[in-house]
Amino acid sequence: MKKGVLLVNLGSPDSTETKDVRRYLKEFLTDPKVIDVWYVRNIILPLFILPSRPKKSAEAYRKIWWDEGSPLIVLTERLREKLQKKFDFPVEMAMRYGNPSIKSGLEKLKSQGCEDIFVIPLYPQYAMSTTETVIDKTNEVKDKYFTDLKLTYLPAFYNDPEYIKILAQSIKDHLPEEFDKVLFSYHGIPERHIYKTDKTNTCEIGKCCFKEDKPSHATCYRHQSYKVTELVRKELGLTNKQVFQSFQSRLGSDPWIQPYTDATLEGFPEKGVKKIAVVAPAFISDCLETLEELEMEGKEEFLEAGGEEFTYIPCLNDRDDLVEFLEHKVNDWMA
Ligand SMILES: C=CC1=C(C)c2cc3[nH]c(cc4nc(cc5[nH]c(cc1n2)c(C)c5CCC(=O)O)C(CCC(=O)O)=C4C)c(C)c3C=C
Ligand SMILES: [Fe+2]
Ligand SMILES: [Fe+2]
Repeated sequence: MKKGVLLVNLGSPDSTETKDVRRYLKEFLTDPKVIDVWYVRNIILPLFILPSRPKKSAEAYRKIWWDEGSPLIVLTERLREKLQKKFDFPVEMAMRYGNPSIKSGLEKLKSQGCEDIFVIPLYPQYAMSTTETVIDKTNEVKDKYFTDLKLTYLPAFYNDPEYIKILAQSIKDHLPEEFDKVLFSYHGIPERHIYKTDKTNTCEIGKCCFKEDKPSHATCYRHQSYKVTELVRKELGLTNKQVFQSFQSRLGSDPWIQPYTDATLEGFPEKGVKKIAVVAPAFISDCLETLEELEMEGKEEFLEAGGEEFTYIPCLNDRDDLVEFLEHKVNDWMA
């Protein structure tokens, strides 16, 4: 069977026009794996979120948009091009929401004769709203249009020693000489999602996430985030006091996993934390949530609260060592 690889990232609107942002947000937020509460998805979303949020989000997208398009999509394409050079079979990329769609990605692979596909969701930590929905959607598209394809998925790789080394090296490459703390800011999720995906029914947010070797951690995004911070901290030889982790991008009023990044940034200066470096390890590619929410808004919040230096550490994007890591994962799949 001819092989092929499909990289999958989250996705962006087609442009910064409010109508395109609305279409993208509608597709994204009507996914029951993202907004899982029926009345929020079917009542609050159409009545309150979709009429107003797209205009605000479009303004934010305009601040970070590149001539070539959405940074998230451009960076994923650059990663694809580099990974393609490692193999003589096709490597394509797709977005879970928006374009290029997962259907178009599978179509491209099939039209080049591929039957055995390795799907790489570009998320280091597992979440229902990321890894799981990519798997569901890709399976759904296969069952509907491409029943003869064989699909294999790369699971979350948060604790892979090679990935941890690459992330640590990337932080080292950008870390200023003087800093008080490195803030690891992860995209947040509602607490409910963690309980929902815990097949062991033993997860207690806030109590168990730091512990080692609990079966519930296979699906605990909060644990997997803390694990990344801890492993990278050790790799960099930093003390516990030199790192902090928080969760960003909360939507709605339900409790999301804490502490929140905005409150953390505002609170740092009064605690004497004036020089910080910020890294966002839930994202492989820089995007709205890193370039606008952290590098622009987060920086402003921190400086206004009395902070002095804010260094944003870019995502791994298309770093050569990340390309090699993915090359190794593809090789492992083929072995
Ligand atoms: C990296 C992992 C991500 C998780 C987990 C995640 C969960 C999640 N997100 C929302 C709502 C929104 N997210 C938005 C943008 C966005 N989210 C991620 C990644 C994760 N989301 C990325 C990479 C991006 C940026 C996309 C880009 O085009 O650059 C947005 C849209 C922007 C906005 O209006 O703020 C929303 C909305 C929920 C509800 C959720 C978990 C339930
Ligand atoms: Fe998000
Ligand atoms: Fe946990």
